[in-house]
Amino acid sequence: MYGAPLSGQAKKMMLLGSGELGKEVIIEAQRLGVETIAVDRYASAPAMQAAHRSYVINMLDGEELRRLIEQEKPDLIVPEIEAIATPTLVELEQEGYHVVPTANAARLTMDREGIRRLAAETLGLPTAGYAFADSLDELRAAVAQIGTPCVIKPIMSSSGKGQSVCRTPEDVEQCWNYAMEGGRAKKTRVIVEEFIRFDSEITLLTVRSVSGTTYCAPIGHIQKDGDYIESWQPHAMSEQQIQEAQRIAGAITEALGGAGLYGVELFLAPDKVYFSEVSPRPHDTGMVTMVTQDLSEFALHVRAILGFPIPTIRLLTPGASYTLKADREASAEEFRIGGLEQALAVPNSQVRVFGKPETKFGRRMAVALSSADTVDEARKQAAEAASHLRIEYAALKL
Ligand SMILES: Nc1ncnc2c1ncn2[C@@H]1O[C@H](COP(=O)(O)OP(=O)(O)OP(=O)(O)O)[C@@H](O)[C@H]1O
Ligand SMILES: NCC(=O)N[C@@H]1O[C@H](COP(=O)([O-])[O-])[C@@H](O)[C@H]1O
Ligand SMILES: [Mg+2]
Repeated sequence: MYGAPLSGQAKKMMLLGSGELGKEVIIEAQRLGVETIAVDRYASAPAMQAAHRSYVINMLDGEELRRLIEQEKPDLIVPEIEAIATPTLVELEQEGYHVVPTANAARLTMDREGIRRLAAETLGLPTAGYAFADSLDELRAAVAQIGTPCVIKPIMSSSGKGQSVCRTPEDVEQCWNYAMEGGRAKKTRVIVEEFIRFDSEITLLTVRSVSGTTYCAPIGHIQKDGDYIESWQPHAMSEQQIQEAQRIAGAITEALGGAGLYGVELFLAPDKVYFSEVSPRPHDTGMVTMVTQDLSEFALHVRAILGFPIPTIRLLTPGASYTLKADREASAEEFRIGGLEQALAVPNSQVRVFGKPETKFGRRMAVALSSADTVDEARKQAAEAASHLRIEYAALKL
């Protein structure tokens, strides 16, 4: 039971990170009458444009984060990105705040080391071989240990930032420099992972709620340079693969605990399913659920974290998503997004324009979503709709 937003009796949700995924979380929370507060490191972030109010702070600064939380006293603190002062969230949880799904889940998934060690060493889940390095010399040793090709990633980064494939020992220095430029926080540590030659990769959206643990239909996706380009649902899998994927997702989400939606990333090799990583929050590849399921991943997250039941999740139709990315940097006055007329003329298609105030090379700005009778058809339509979208730049800044 709770009162109207902006009243003394409101249920208050504070989102830490305000990108395109958070924007949909805010919209779903508002549909249930929740008061919403969006926070990020820059102004006019997508979710801020939909929230009741917003704040720009450095979320990696524990003191600044604590000050804002103590000022607002939200009922729910909802991390939307990894780069947050998670030790402060752990303290605040001990003081009685509700961190979604748990402060420990946010802490462990904040860097690749925490979650990888939990999955591989504590839970014994199948993962790529891995090693860590804090300097170029240590990286050379780690690459020698894991072998080439291998994948090198900053321990704190997302959407493929700073990630590269190291094909020969001669590539190591370049990979190191790339990782140092791409990491989100000022940390130099990297993970080296064995390169897995998978047939396909999926996200298994897993919901923990008062109704128990439920799995959505698997979402297949294609990534380029460590970032997602295209996703579809359902992804065709054998019964055995589904069982194993659910076993892995069940184990990792159980260990992280709490209520909410998790995106469990898995690689499907001919004879093995590998755990890759997990987001304790809606997943970018899961945007497709806005057209495929009766409850999107965002609606599911909000329901679960508010403690409401989720008796069923229905896949209504096959569907696909295809992203639009910027290819250069431009300020808000220097770009416009066009082609919506043509994109929306593609049957059974929708577009989400995130409303990000600036472009950067590789930044995701919008997504096309399509449904159809088959996944193949939906993928074609989403790709076609996205191909009509374009970013027009006023001044060339290459
Ligand atoms: N060990 C690996 N072997 C083969 N491919 C890999 C490996 N690790 C990552 N990749 C590829 O790179 C993609 C991105 O990797 P990962 O999910 O670790 O990065 P990320 O920056 O956390 O991405 P996001 O935040 O978008 O999930 C994977 O989805 C996969 O396509
Ligand atoms: N793979 C994680 C992911 O997709 N996260 C989403 O991207 C935003 C950051 O985008 P930006 O870097 O363009 O600001 C995040 O806030 C989140 O919504
Ligand atoms: Mg990933």
